[in-house]
Amino acid sequence: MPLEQLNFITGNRNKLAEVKAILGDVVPLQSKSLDLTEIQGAMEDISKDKCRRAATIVGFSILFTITIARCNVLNIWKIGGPVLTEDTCLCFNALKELPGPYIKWFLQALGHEGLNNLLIAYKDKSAQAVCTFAYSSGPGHEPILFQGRVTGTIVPARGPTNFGWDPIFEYDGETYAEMDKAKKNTLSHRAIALSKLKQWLQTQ
Ligand SMILES: O=c1nc[nH]c2c1ncn2[C@H]1C[C@H](O)[C@@H](COP(=O)(O)OP(=O)(O)OP(=O)(O)O)O1
Ligand SMILES: [Mg+2]
Repeated sequence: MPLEQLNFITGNRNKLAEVKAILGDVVPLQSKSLDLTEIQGAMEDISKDKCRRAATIVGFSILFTITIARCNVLNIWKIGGPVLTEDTCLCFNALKELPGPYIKWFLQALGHEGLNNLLIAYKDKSAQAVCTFAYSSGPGHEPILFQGRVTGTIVPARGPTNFGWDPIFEYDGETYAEMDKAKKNTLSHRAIALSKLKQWLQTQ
């Protein structure tokens, strides 16, 4: 059965722009900007948990609100539709796949140069960019995962600095940041994961 509406929940507008560009008109996409709590652990467990949280928050819409004494508000909720979330990891092979799911905080604290410095002691500068999408058809429905992985090299920053670690991830001679956007969207970790999601959606 074709999907009527898919709600992509992310606090990152660059991710949203890429997902919209890659999915195009194939999937009717809506989006909500929420900063979902992310647990620690394996990337698959983080992605599933993130999706369950999104399904619970978004899938439920306020049915009615009762104002009780002392102006406390009690909300009663109603079940809603399918949600999509995504978690991105950057795994340095020399560091046994760290920072992995914690890349956001490493990037924020160390910047591009600091991330390069983490690898100074190692010959191996390779890294894997991993994107794990999680789809749930609603609250209580177990999330299904779609993963894409690209191996590249960590290099001193080159190219525009508007999207995360794009300037330090080199693939086939170009950093993601130097690449034409359309090119990144055909070969990236995100593109690979989304092609699996698209294929699966077509079988539903
Ligand atoms: O293609 C990418 N190219 C470069 N950088 C990227 C890419 N994709 C995610 N990133 C960055 C964003 C964040 O610093 C970290 C992942 O953290 P992650 O939790 O998945 O993203 P987020 O918190 O920004 O958005 P969300 O609300 O979907 O969790 O890597
Ligand atoms: Mg996040």
